Amino acid sequence: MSTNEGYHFHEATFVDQNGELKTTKIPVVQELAARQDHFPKRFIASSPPLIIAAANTLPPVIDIAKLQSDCSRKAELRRLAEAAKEWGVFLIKNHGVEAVVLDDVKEVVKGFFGLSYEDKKANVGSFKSVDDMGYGKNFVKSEEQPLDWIDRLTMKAAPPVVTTCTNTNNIDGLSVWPQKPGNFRQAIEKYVEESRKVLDGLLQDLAESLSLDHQNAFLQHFEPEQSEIKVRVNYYPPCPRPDLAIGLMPHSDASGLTLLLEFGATRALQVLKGSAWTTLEWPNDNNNTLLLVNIGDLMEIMSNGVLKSMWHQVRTKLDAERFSVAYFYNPPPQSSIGPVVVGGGTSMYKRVVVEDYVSNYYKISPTTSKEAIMYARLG
Ligand SMILES: O=C(O)CCC(=O)C(=O)O
Ligand SMILES: [Fe+2]
Repeated sequence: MSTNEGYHFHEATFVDQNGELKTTKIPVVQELAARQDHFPKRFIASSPPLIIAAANTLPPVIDIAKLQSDCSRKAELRRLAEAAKEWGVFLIKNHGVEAVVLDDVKEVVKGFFGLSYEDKKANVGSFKSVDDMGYGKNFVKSEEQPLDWIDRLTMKAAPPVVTTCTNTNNIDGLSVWPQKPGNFRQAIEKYVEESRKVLDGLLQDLAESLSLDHQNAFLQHFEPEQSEIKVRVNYYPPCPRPDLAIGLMPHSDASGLTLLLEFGATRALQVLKGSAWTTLEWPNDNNNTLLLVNIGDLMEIMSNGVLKSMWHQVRTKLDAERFSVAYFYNPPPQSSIGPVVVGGGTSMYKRVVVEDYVSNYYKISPTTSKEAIMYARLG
């Protein structure tokens, strides 16, 4: 922990362009927001968000109950294929994850960010790894780069880990589960377990909706014991300069699929559609149970580019805070994945080992355009 004029800093370690391990100090955004009197220049985004120009749009909503009913399945599969191809992102409803499970997640996340900085730090493994785990920041690679207006916490939720007394390092994210609130891990793990069934079903539905040869074309890569799930809890405090700062810089997710739960402020997540940023608007939902699914890079590869990972960013708000829980679902790190090519078509992507793809993604991020995927692109 370090302080300067009463502020605390995250220490982010990164490998610089010369291959040297460096550490930089990042202000804790939540504390800056609380003081309201200081907007450091490091938070001026390289392309400030176009607040007025971006249109609000409702993304497609896929009804999981309709996918499960014989009489409506066909039509809903068509809608699913269209949403996944045209948008790379869609909301799901009637997914079966109970509202109480989602409410518990919201409560523990708010509880964690409600702790003092000292309490957060004391209760979470520190952010030393270059693999973006723990309580800290994403994509920090230099002293000079613009910083996101975000505090976040990343944990590995699967495969399940047996922790031993000697296993106390945090390099692989195993010891970064917060001890407070007391039920934090339990609430998130319950959510992960329940929503995993939904994602497995969707992997089958996506394969069928794209008329692939067999329903398990995607799901077969997600071996139940070894597939990896990382959960990133994002907190975007109110920001004095939403015209200058960005909550989360533009990126695609390296994942197979990402499942996102948002709460607090709305209309913050933006996707690049064509050449224009579009702000996603959640339709009215009295129970607040809608979840967002987005296509990640690994799914783009597996689908041979029929599905494209979504390029997205998050805006900040002047007077409202926002939380999101992003759940990244990946095949086992050491497995290799490749494109499913139908009807004598051409492979547009090569086979890649999942952990090689992900480590290259972290090595080159942040990027100003969708560059990481070039690692797997052919031609
Ligand atoms: O907060 C959001 O809506 C998006 C978060 C996100 O894109 C991420 O964590 O990768
Ligand atoms: Fe993302």
